[in-house]
Amino acid sequence: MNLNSKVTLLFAAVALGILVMLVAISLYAFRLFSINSSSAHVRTAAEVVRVHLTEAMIQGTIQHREQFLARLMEVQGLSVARVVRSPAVSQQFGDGLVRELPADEIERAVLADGRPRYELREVEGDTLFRGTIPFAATTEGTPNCLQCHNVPEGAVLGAVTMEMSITDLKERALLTVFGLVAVVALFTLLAVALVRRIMRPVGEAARDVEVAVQRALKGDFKSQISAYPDDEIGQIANDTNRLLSYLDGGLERITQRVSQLTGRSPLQDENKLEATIDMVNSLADASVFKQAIEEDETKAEIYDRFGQILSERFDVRSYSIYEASGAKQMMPIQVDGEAGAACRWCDPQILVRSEMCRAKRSGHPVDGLKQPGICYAFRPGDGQGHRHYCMPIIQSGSVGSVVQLVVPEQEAAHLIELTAFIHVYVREMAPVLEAKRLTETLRDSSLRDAMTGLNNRRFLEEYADTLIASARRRDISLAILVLDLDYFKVVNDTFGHDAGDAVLKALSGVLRQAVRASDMVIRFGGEEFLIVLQEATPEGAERVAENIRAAVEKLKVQVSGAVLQKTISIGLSMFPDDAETFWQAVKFADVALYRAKEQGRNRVVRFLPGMWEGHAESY
Ligand SMILES: Nc1nc2c(ncn2[C@@H]2O[C@H](COP(=O)(O)OP(=O)(O)OP(=O)(O)O)[C@@H](O)[C@H]2O)c(=O)[nH]1
Repeated sequence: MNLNSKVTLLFAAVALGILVMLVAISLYAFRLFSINSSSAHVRTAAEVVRVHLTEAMIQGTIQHREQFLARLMEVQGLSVARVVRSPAVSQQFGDGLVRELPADEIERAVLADGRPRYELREVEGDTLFRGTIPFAATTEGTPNCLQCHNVPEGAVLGAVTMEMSITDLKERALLTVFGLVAVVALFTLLAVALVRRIMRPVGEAARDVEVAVQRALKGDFKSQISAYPDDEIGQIANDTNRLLSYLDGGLERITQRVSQLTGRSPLQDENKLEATIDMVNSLADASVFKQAIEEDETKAEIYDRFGQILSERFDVRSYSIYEASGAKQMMPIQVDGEAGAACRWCDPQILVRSEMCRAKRSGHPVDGLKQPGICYAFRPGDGQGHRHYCMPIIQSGSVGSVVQLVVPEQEAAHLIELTAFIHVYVREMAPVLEAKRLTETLRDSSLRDAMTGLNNRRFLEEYADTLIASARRRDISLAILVLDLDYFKVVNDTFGHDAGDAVLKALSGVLRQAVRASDMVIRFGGEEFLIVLQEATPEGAERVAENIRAAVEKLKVQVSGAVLQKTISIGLSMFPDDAETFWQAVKFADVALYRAKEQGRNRVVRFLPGMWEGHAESY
């Protein structure tokens, strides 16, 4: 029930109450008035009768009273008019006339106790008032009652009974009451109409406020309260309008800024406030994510953390992260939460021909959610009915990595809503990945020889502890080869430094090819190289060294105006078979190399304990 109806109802209830009370009080008052007025009439008439009878006694015409009493009955408006004689009078003057005898109980009672009696009754629709008034003996007046009557003062001499119709009086009273009620009811109706008129704008303003609040709860602050009076309610409506405009403007500005940052705008039928809160939350979460990854040590940790966000926050379980490596290659970093797993959702050809990856090639997101089949390299495989969304991560102006999200077809619509938020994370992640990549490149370059691309001595120094711990744990031997080109100085001196460099580069290629991927080839210094063979036996290591020697002997290096052929000398030692420490084994290999040079070069010499004796003091 609205405010106006409530106020109307209240007014109507109060007015009805007042009317009922008014009717009750009026009817009661009229009744009292009628009775009192009729009683007074009866008393006056009784007094007139008494005076007349007394006068008749004085004049000596009392014996003719019968005619008077008969006439009394003819008085208009009276239905009963009678005079009765008390027993005391009957005793002194005889019973008198028949009509002077008491006619009923009331008259007898009045004669007995001298108190008047009044009675109101309904007879056949007629309202009758009856009064029986006693005549008491008194000493007042001349002559007085006691001069003729032998009774004490105050004794009852007789009584007059009169009965009259007051129906007419009653009808007038009722008419007056109804008139009164009608006037009050009319005023009440006018008052209610006036109150309704005053309350209508209040009700409408309240309804407008309610509509505005309901819309505000749905994130829409555009409502305005249109109907308001020029009073306190008007002030409230005015203030509410100002507040709504302020909130709408504020929300609009926040939404615009946040949309710029997230790349997402609230949809037409979406709760703008909720959508903006969502966007702000995702920006805050992404910022927390950025702080966390900035403190991560490696790119792998960053990808791990991003994978966690994808699966835990966005419920995307199938995803791949590829990293561009080299000009045309891509490497799967994470596939469905598994680090370094094989390519699962794409044609594996993209790993060697990165241009096949549409996101890598174009540098733009590839939306297979809205356009299934947009990328030929996407291979849903057994999971037919899957859709994908690929995001390139731009680093230093080119695509450094690609994130691929894969969902079942029926979840595509949900993922479409999330992509903007995932982009926020990707955007936060890109510069951090870039910084980590630069750091890793820098670190890598300090551990690598720029000319040959081989790891350098510093790398071996950093990596040696891990290498030794791994060998001890796996209980395997390491073979250490120290290699040095024979008469290399001549190349420099004869053909120049560039020719020498060309020979060193060619040699490093031979060395790399001669060993397994798990082995280590290091440019140890100048024209000296060091190879660590994992899980090697002395015989096997000697065989590898011999192969290298032979390969170098056959190696022809074209330099300006000449083809160079060089030989190499190799010293070999075993760890831990020959030495207690790794670095001691390196020294022993160097001692063996020295022996190879001594013995005429172009040979492999295995370290023997006796060789150290002559060299101990020089180290
Ligand atoms: N071109 C070039 N030469 C280098 C490089 N590093 C060291 N060398 C040269 O390698 C030569 C090493 O010569 P030596 O160690 O004296 O001996 P060798 O001529 O190789 O003779 P043996 O080792 O005794 O067989 C020096 O002339 C160095 O300048 C390099 O990076 N490039």
